[in-house]
Amino acid sequence: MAQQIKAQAPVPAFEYELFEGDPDHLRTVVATPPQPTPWIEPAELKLKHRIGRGIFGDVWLATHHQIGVDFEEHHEVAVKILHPLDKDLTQKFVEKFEGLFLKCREMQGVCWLHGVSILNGKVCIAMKFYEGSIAERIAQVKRGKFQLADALRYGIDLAKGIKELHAIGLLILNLKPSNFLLNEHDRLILGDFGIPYLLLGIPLSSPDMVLRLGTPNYMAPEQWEPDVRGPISFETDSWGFGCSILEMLTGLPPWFGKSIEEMHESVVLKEEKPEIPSGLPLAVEHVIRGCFEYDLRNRPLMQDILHAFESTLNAVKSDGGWVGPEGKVLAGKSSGSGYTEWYLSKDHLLVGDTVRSRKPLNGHKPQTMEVPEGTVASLESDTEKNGSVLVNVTGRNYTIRVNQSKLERVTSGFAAGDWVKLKEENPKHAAVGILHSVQRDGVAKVGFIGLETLWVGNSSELQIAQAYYVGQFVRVKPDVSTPRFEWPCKRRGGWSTGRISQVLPNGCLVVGFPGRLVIGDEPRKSLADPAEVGRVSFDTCPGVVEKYQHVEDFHWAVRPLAITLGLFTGIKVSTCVGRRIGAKLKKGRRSSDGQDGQAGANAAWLPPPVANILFKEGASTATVR
Ligand SMILES: Nc1ncnc2c1ncn2[C@@H]1O[C@H](COP(=O)(O)OP(=O)(O)OP(=O)(O)O)[C@@H](O)[C@H]1O
Repeated sequence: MAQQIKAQAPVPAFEYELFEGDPDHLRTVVATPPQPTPWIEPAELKLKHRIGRGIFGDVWLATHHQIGVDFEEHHEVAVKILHPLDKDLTQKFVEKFEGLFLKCREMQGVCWLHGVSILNGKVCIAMKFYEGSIAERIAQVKRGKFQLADALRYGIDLAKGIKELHAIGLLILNLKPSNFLLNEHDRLILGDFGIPYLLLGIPLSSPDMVLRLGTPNYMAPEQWEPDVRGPISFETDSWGFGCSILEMLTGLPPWFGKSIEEMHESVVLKEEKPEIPSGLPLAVEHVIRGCFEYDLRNRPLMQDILHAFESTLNAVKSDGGWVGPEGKVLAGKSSGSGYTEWYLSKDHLLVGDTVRSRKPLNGHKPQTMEVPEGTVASLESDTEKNGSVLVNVTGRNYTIRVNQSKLERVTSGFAAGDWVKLKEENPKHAAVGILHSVQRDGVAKVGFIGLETLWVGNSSELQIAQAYYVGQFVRVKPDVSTPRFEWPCKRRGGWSTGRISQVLPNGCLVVGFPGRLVIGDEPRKSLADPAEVGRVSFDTCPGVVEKYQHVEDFHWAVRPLAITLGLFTGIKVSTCVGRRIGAKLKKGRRSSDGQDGQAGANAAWLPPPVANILFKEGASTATVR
């Protein structure tokens, strides 16, 4: 490729060179090609016609014309013209782009960038023009479905391209077949190098870019509101990858025919997953299923996907069918702990690591831990994947063999999954979050409400915070007058108590209210900032009334049941009392009729209907008996 030759080796001045490929695009033989700089003078770009329109702007066919002292170049390019940004922000975006330009040029699986310019105040990104895209190919093939071998082949190219961008810390966030271009060798090239990610933190005025974090059909749950349900991370692209492969295999995008609101409801609120076609090779099905885990920490990374696709491609028959894998059933979530093998494979133990028994994901620490604390003494040979390790248990004079998946690494007192807070609070995000990783050198990543991406810092800036688990009851703290998220009130005033049904990867709590009878469109669940709520438990309720009120929180039916029971008991008691009084009065009347005359005197002050009832009651009781 012409541009690659230019980037690789500096060409001596005045030495002419023939560029291979792209003969139509290069009209003039050049000498001393310029040093690659990202900035393109606006006059060097000549727009021809629009070739597409996307969420982030339009794509135009254009020519890039460069003239220097001793060289001249013409290239046919595709120019992505972004929707207008404020002037300062335009500059900010261009600077971000310039920082990435050379790194992207070294990538094999990412579209070749010509540079960036500003035309009529709009950011223009010029890139090599490619003849086709996967979206167009899907539209051309029979029934819109790729052969499995083709889907795997393109999937491998795609995973490699994504991996390259992830390696420099970029997320793509907009993976979809129209952004997968095809080069002259029928290889998939990523046409979007993370424009939504570059736009993060830039306030957007255009309503067209409100959904700036992706295209709804392909968006992961955390992508819809990353500062609330986030953070977005590398695994966010695994979801988009899974969606794109499904489209290659079925010919239809996920959630085809649904409105944006319906997709939001399916993906975010109901936690539904796109349908996976049956009959796929086990390893591929397994890894795609993993891409649709709701908690991003449970999803595979690109290298896991690549491994599954590459190993399967070898087994696929040339006619598009497939052979094997031989009967191995792959594990899903490990029993009851909530972790997938993808989560567990993100960290491997080394000899000398401090470890302790792993707690269930978002669950209570077990009462008794096999390894409260220990040191890894040695690794079994297959530790790479779910092997065992020998652990010297601290304070006890013995070594035990434990499966690696049952242990978590503790570094400077922290383990992934711990609840943490910053020693110095930052008003830009919630005070409490969840630790996603802590490296041996102390680099820590934390998900906080209010941040769209992971907080990255040193573990020395953190301290352990109170943990919250699924199943606990919580209520807004008395000193919080306006919680971050809407929270229902009791009918008699005061905050309702709810039960945690889910803990999101940034520590945001999803809380249900089993004690409230929800009628109609009222939301059934609320979100909560963990720093703003306190736990409510039967043991800590101070008095009998509070304890009873807490029982009411367990189910909305408790209250009507208690009222019914109370009424029933009341009626029963008053009936009993009535009978006794009736019997006494009757006795008294009898005596007044000739015996002692006391009851008749008592009955005289009762209003006539009551007296009648009492007497009737007494009479009937006497009859039944
Ligand atoms: N470098 C390129 N060479 C050839 N065609 C391109 C190039 N880049 C984009 N296109 C095509 O231009 C069209 C519009 O692309 P664009 O990326 O703007 O839209 P989109 O993918 O539908 O949405 P989004 O803005 O979300 O990426 C698509 O059909 C795409 O395949």
